[in-house]
Amino acid sequence: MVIAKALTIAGSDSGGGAGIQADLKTFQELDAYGMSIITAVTAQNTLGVHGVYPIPLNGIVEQIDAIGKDMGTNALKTGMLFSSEIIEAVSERIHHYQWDNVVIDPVMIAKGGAKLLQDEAVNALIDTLIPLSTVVTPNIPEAEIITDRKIKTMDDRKRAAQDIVRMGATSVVMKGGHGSEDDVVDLFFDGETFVEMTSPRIDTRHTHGTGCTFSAAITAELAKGVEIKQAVLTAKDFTRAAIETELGIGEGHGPTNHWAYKKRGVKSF
Ligand SMILES: Nc1ncnc2c1ncn2[C@@H]1O[C@H](COP(=O)(O)OP(=O)(O)O)[C@@H](O)[C@H]1O
Ligand SMILES: Cc1ncc(COP(=O)(O)O)c(N)n1
Repeated sequence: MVIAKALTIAGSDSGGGAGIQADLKTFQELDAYGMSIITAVTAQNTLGVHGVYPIPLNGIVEQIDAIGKDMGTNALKTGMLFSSEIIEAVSERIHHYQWDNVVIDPVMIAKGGAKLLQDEAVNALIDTLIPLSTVVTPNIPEAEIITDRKIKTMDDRKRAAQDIVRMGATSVVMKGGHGSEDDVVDLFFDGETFVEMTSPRIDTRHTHGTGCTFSAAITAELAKGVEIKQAVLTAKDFTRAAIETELGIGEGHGPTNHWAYKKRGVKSF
């Protein structure tokens, strides 16, 4: 049996809905072998982020080397990287191991408002990490910060996606979860063609970790050898299924249901 290996380089969410925990659950559900490099530990639940504790830089590099020198990976994603030092070290190691199928989820601010990336780290993201990427998956506020543009219309989104490809990304998916239109449109751009991936907006406040889950699903599919556009379509389907059925955990913005994609048809637990 050929095992598809998938690696996440991200922050830990003690509540299990986002970050490393969402990534590993997604890898497992999509039949990829999950590995993790923890960049920061957050004390977090459905009510918010209560503390952020970055891992010392040498601890992060040692984790990457542990994978690089022995196990390798077929695809990787980055999530919460917190500082420019961490971004630069992670970029250097990805380059060193010549890893491809690199998914960059430019996590900046948690849904509750806590900062998961320091302001001055955006330049490091643009200069060192985006040029290594197979796909970058910003939500609209993140795309606004990366491109220094206001994004209101679909044309604005397209121009921002073009900017990100010009920064060195092979492709971009600009996620449309933030908004109030009846449909959610995730805009995919591979440097040549735009594809608007549209689905009905689900009326729920339980979207904690949707971006992490989405980028992890792309990573799992790439690890299995699926081409990028199809990987993004499957990831959208996986995330939609996860949002559709509530788990009812916690008092705030609850986690999504990572079992739902495989168990589709079962409407409640
Ligand atoms: N209310 C919703 N209904 C349907 N799909 C959603 C909803 N919110 C987010 N999504 C989907 O979840 C994925 C993550 O999007 P988004 O929430 O914008 O990312 P982030 O968590 O990074 O802010 C996208 O595929 C988006 O279409
Ligand atoms: C450790 C960690 N990483 C990422 C997110 C973003 O989560 P969301 O997908 O809800 O924006 C988070 N809340 N915590």
